[in-house]
Amino acid sequence: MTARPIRLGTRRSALARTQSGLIADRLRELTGREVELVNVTTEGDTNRAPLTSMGGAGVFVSAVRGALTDGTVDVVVHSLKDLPTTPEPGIRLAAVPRRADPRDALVSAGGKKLVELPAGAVIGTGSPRRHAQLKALGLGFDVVDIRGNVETRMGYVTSGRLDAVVLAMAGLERLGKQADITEKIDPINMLPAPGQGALAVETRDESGGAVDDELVRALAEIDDADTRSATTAERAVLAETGAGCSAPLGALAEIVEDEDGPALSLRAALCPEESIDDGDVVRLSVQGGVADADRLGRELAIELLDRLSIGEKTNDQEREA
Ligand SMILES: NCc1[nH]cc(CCC(=O)O)c1CC(=O)O
Repeated sequence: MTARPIRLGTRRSALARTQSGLIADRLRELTGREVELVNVTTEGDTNRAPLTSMGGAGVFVSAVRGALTDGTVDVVVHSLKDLPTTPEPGIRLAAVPRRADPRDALVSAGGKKLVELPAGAVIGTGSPRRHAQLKALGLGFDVVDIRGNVETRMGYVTSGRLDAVVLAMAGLERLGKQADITEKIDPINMLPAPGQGALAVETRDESGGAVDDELVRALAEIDDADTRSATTAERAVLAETGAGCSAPLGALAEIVEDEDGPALSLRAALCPEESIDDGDVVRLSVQGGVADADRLGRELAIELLDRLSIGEKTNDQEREA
C-alpha cells in the first residue's frame, strides 16, 4: 500500500514557500511519504491596503488556517511571530522547530552600522517595536513607516530612498540575503518580536478532525523543547500585555546555565503606543525554570505594565505641579 501524500498549505510569498519547504523536507525525511505544497491565496497577499485595515497580519494566518479546517491540507507553517496568542478551536500548534537567529538585522547603504549612521539618517520599518527601539537608541534617527515583503523593503535602500531598513535576520537568511546584512543588532539594543526566528507548524486536533498517527509522530519529532519553552515565555508576555502582533513589544528568552542546570532568561521591552516616536521604552528581565515559561512571561508582563502606569502617573503629577 502506498501511503497517502501529506498536503502542506502555504502562502505564495518567497518567505512562506521557503519556510514551508523546510518543513516539507523534514516531513519527507521522517515519514518517507510524499509532501505536496498546496498554495493558499490570502487577502493580505492580493490587497495592497494597510494591513491594519484588514485586521492586522492575522489575515494571513486565518486564511492559511482555513485550508486546514476545511480539510484541503493537513499541515500549515507560519512564522511564529505572526501567530496570535489566542488558541484557535480545532487547531493544534503541533511543532515549534529549533529557531533560527532571533535577532533583527540592519540593511543599510554603504554597509554602515547603527553607530556609523549620522543623526537624521532615515530608517524604514513597519514595526512599532523596531520604531520605538530605534528611537530609544538616542542617535537622532528619523524613523519612517514602510510596508511590503522583504525584497520590497530592501529595495528602498538600494534605490537610495532610505538610509537603512531593519528586518528579521531569520527571514533574510532563509531568503539567501545574508550578504546584505550590515549589522546583526544586539538584543541589548533591540529586542526581537516574541517568537521571531521560529516557525509554527499547525495541524488539526481531535475536535477538528485528527490527522494520521504517523504525521502526528513526525510533528512531535520536529518540535524543539528549548525553542518551545523560550517562545512560550515570550508569547506569554505578549498575551498578558494584551498586545497584538504589531505592538511595540520586544521579548527574547534564552536558555542559560545556572547552578541548578538550564534556566530561562527572559528580557522584554514595552513602549506606550503614544510615545513610540519618543522611544520611551521600559525594559525588564527575569530568570526562572524552563518549565515555568508561561508564568515567567506573564509575571514579567504585569511588571512591565506596572512600570508604564507608574510612569504615566508621575508625568501627570508633574504636569499638575
Ligand atoms: N513581519 C513579517 C515577518 N514575519 C516573519 C518574518 C521573518 C521571519 C521570522 O521572523 O521568523 C517577517 C519579516 C521581517 O520581520 O523582517
